[in-house]
Amino acid sequence: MLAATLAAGAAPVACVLYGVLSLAAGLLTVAAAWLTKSVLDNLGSDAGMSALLVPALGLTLVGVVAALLPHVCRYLSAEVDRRTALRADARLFTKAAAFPGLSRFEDPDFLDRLQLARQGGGRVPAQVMNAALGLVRSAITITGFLGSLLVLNPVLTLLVAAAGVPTLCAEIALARGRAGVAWRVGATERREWFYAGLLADAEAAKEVRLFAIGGFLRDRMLAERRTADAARRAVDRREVAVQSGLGLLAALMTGGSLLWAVRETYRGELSAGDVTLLVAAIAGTQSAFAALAHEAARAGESLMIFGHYRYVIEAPPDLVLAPDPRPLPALRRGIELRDVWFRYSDRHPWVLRGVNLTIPHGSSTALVGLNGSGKTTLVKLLCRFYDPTRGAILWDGVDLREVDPAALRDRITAVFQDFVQYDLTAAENIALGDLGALDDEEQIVSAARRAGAHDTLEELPKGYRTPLTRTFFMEGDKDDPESGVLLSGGQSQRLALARAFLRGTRDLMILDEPSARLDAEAEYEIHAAIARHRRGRTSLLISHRMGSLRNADVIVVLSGGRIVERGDHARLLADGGEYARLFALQATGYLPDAAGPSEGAALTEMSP
Ligand SMILES: Nc1ncnc2c1ncn2[C@@H]1O[C@H](COP(=O)(O)OP(=O)(O)OP(=O)(O)O)[C@@H](O)[C@H]1O
Repeated sequence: MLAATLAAGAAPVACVLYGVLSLAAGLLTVAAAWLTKSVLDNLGSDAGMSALLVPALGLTLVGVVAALLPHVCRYLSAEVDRRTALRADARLFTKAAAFPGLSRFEDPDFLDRLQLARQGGGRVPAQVMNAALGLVRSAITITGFLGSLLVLNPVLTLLVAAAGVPTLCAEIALARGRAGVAWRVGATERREWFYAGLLADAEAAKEVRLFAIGGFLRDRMLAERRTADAARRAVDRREVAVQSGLGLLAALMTGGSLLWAVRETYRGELSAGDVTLLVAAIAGTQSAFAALAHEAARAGESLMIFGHYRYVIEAPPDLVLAPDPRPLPALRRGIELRDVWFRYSDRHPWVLRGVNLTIPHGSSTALVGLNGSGKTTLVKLLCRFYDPTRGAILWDGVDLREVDPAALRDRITAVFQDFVQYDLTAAENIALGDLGALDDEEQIVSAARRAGAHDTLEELPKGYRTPLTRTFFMEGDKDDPESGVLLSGGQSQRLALARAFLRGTRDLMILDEPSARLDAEAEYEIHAAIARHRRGRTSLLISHRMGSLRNADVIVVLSGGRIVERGDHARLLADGGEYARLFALQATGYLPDAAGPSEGAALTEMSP
């Protein structure tokens, strides 16, 4: 139903025209058979020229229509397909972008279905419609021919109809096998694409070469392909056997009927026209049965893929959204995490264990802790990519569960640890922080200046309009695909920072490792810029570079999902706890006569 609605909504006129014409095509072969019989019967009779001319003209007309119809139908079908695919893809990608949280994108079953929906979803509504029309068309042809046969010989009609049943059943069983194999090899194929993708990926190219894993990845790719091929081969063999059997049956059927017809003609019971009609009816019915089965199978296969499309389109939001969300005014007092517990699912361990933390309005809070202690997870909860498993996060006393996630995010700016650099121009990379500034060069340049990226960007071949990619080029650069550049890790990080600065007046600024890839000088400059930017603003800074945190109003130490210390730099140093230990450890590395870290110390750094 959804498929039909999509197709009819996307291309109503083309759909109706295509429907009418392709059903008419079902009658053409029957009409041609009858007209041929009529011409032949009148050839030897003395009914006069007009009795011969009318069916002959009819036959010519049918021939003309039959010659044109496939081309018109093909165009209409392609048009329905294009328009429906556009609408279906628009719905699919609108839906994919509209999931408020992240958990759908971490659910393998959902990702599998999304992948299938992406591959075939857009084309599927038109395929379902095509298959349905094909079914009706074949049914019309079968009815027409069986009706014609009935006039000649009821027993033969029964025989032909009965002979169609095994064809139908066998073809449906074969199609089921094909659809089953398509589903079974789906995961195998995706693994094959994954390995193939790695072998052709610019980012992976360095490691693939250095670690010499090209052969290893290729072998895995080919092994997946062989598995899929073996499954398909088995189905193909079964098809050859069954189809050959069906072909034999059809040939025997046609031969037997022909012998009967010859005998009847000899006895004067049938005319030459009757024999032509009989042969056409038998052949037509058999091929219409095969087409019917094929279309039924195609419809089944398309519907199966459409099932995944539908699953994605109809999937409920991955967060429980308030039916009547509360407005979220500008932050005035602060954000409070009240006894927040969180784990990624029931099967995962607790990441946050009863965190109580207030981020006061207008102050800077720093979060420090070993790898895996839960810092980024806490940031994700603040952006409401997930809801706390227990406890609550309050924005000026309002539970984040009661507000619209989009309204919340509109009040936040962030540089994520795993920020993205887009295959777009430098200016667009910055403007994505606030699409309203897409054409506002002044704002873009100002954000870049604050992030210390301006000089680099200005010197690029096309300045801010330079594509930041070597694998993809923009419409405007298609004649000069060499103009793209790749930025260094640190330069990309400055760009991400510029993007965050562009949304600068937001209520909360989150900086998760904003200087991890910067050199010492850049780090110093950037932290000075961040400090200027954060002054008087509410911010949360995460960094493993302890020196960059010391000016924060409050420093919070997270360990094993719990807050174990909090205070300003001086107080935490004086306390001599975890913060003081980490600070001293890092400071030692900068002393002129310090020994390098022991292996044990390096390992401590990696585990919570
Ligand atoms: N999407 C996820 N699904 C399941 N577990 C996750 C997910 N993301 C993070 N984790 C787990 O949660 C724990 C905390 O991860 P998190 O990224 O919050 O740590 P972190 O303190 O930011 O670490 P780092 O300093 O390395 O960035 C880790 O054990 C990690 O394996």
